[in-house]
Amino acid sequence: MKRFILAGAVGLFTLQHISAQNFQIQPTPQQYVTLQDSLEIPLQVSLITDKSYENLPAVSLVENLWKGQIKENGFPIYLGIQGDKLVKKYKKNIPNKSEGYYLSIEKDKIIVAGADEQGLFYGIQTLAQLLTLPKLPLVQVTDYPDLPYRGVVEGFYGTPWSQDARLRQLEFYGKNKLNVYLYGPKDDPYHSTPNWRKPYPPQEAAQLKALVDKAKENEVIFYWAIHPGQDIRWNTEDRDALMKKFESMYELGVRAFAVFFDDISGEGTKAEKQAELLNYLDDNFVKVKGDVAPLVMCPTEYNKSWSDVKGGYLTTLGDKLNKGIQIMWTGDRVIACIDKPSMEFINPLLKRKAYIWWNFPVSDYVRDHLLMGPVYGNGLDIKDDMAAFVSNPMERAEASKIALYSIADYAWNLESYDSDNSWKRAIQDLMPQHAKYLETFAAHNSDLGENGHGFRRDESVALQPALKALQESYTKEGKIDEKAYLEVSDACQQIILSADMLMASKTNRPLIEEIKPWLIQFKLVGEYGQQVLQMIQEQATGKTEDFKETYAHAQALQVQMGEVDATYNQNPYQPGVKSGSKCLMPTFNSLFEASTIRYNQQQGTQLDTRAEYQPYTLNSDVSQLALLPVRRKGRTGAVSSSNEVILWQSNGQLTLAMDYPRTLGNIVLDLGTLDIEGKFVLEVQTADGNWKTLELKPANNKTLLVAQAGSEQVVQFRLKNTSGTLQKVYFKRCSFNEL
Ligand SMILES: CC1=[NH+][C@H]2[C@@H](O1)O[C@H](CO)[C@@H](O)[C@@H]2O
Repeated sequence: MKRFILAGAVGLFTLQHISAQNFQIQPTPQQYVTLQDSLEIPLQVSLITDKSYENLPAVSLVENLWKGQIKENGFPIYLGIQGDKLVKKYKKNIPNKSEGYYLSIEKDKIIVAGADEQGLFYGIQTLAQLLTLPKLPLVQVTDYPDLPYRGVVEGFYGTPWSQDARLRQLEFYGKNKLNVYLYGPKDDPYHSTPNWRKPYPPQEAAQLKALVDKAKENEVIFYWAIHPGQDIRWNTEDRDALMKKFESMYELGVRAFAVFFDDISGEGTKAEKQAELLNYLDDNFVKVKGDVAPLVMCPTEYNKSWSDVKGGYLTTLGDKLNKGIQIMWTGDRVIACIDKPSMEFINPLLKRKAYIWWNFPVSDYVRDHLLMGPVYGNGLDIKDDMAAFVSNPMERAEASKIALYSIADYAWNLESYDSDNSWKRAIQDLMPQHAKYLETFAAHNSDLGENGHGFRRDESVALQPALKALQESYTKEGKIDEKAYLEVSDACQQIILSADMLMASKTNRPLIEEIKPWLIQFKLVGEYGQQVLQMIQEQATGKTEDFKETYAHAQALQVQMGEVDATYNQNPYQPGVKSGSKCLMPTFNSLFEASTIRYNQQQGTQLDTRAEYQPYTLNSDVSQLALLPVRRKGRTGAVSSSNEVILWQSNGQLTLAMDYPRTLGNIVLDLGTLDIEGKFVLEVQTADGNWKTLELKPANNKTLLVAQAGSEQVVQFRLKNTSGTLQKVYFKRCSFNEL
């Protein structure tokens, strides 16, 4: 950002001024001139503007800023749009860019002049930010966005955002100069197959209308997207059904439409047909209505790794789609940062600038993680290569705002974007009273963990050197690096404090409710770290008596973390709650194991050195099964399957023991055959010590067998070869779930 400090009356910098000094307009403006002077915030203002503007969002915003204090002889605020006689003398100051504005705060008046009504609105948003300072600085802001479309596509799998969350989002977009919201939650049945043909029921329709109105108030273009591809038939009946649905949305006030063909298979994936349909909609709906924004479409091949250029899908769209239709693109892969080479690949194929759908901070493929870290990795040199930059966020709306704040900053002014500075401001904006605590939480809850897309983020960046030094000095030489030890110890204290303060926060409760499971887990991570630090200290200094209790305390925390992971955020994909998973937990677990190993060597003990808490233990005298790992995912336990033919000797058995009695639901087996009658017996031992046989029933046309474990708590279950002879079977599945 170009920031000019002009010579002028140098006011004495009181304490407030210093905060004014740190103050930054969001998003970072193109040009910001401060005159090193300020004025008391006017208590009463008079609006000098064209009568025709009285219903504009910009004017309502000013009226909101000075509730009831708009008087004839108040401090004059001139509001105008390029071409008005009112702002004629500022003609040359107003940037000739859509959504641009010129804001001048002077001793005797304020001028807000927009290149258009959106620009006027944004000028007032900037004024609103300056009004949060103790005094109004005398400034001249000349500003406009680098990208014409900036915003959010609610396009994720998972629980769609609530109405309240969406209303808060639209307000947030107005404040942060984001001008697009595409409504396309995959799990909204009226957006996607099969009910895309049906109008919304009255209640949902009313809610959508309220969103359209809220969007207008915030100068946000509300796109309603349809996702028909999975079952669309390329005939006039479905084409007319789609037109009818658009018509019903138009009646609700929607004036911008999108058609998503992502994540589908079959007939709907044909480029020629997709282009034909989109052009028909463009010619017979958009152009006919005359007040509808250009169509946006998401292609089936929406990223480079999935595209087959020779197959011609993308070039067909590029050649055939009407020029005004926007085509979305997620980059080189489904989840990828956007850079110059990415744009140089796609734009020529589409014969237009791609409309970027950035899949961050969406987490529907890593649902047990929160992505609260800085937004980084996108090119700062591609403002002329993109038609738009919209973010697909997490299903946790408030938590997504950290990333969305920075995406607004990036998309408005790419060259001046500073990811770390923006991240800190985003956190300050989201929780002014607890910014320090939220920053601690966000810093350690930013990576995704292992995932199918291979997309990773930095985590615990500031603490990494100390964690590394501590781990290396202790695991290699059994020594404590005192400086690193103190730093990590302080960090653990900060983690516990931050988690407690955030959970008890009286502000931004919607955010706290969304992230509470992760706050509970985060606190446990901090406490576990404290115990592990104590373990290495005690082991290194030979305090053997204390070690045992500290070890037990650390294990108790592992059990609790396991319970949190098995209790909250249960879903069929990535259930559970991971926190500090990239650096904190791996380091603490490795120190736990290393100190226990050293302690066992010193004391000749056999303490269990496993750090990953595991409530299920497998035992078997069938050699090919004995070492199979048992995994716990949420409330499901599963023995890893084997690809071999298992030589299961007569009376051989496999048992799965619980750490304490637990109520199980189904036990599911797949031995590669349904013919187990008189060969294998499945039994459970209940808490009273009795064994009882369970009936295994075929579950589908393959070789799956299911048994109900019953309502009593189970201590262990076992599968035994009672045939009297060796059995050759497969071991494809042995899983169970806790109720
Ligand atoms: C364009 C596109 N469609 C899919 C895909 O990207 O991956 C996203 C992340 O999993 C998912 O949320 C989205 O619905």
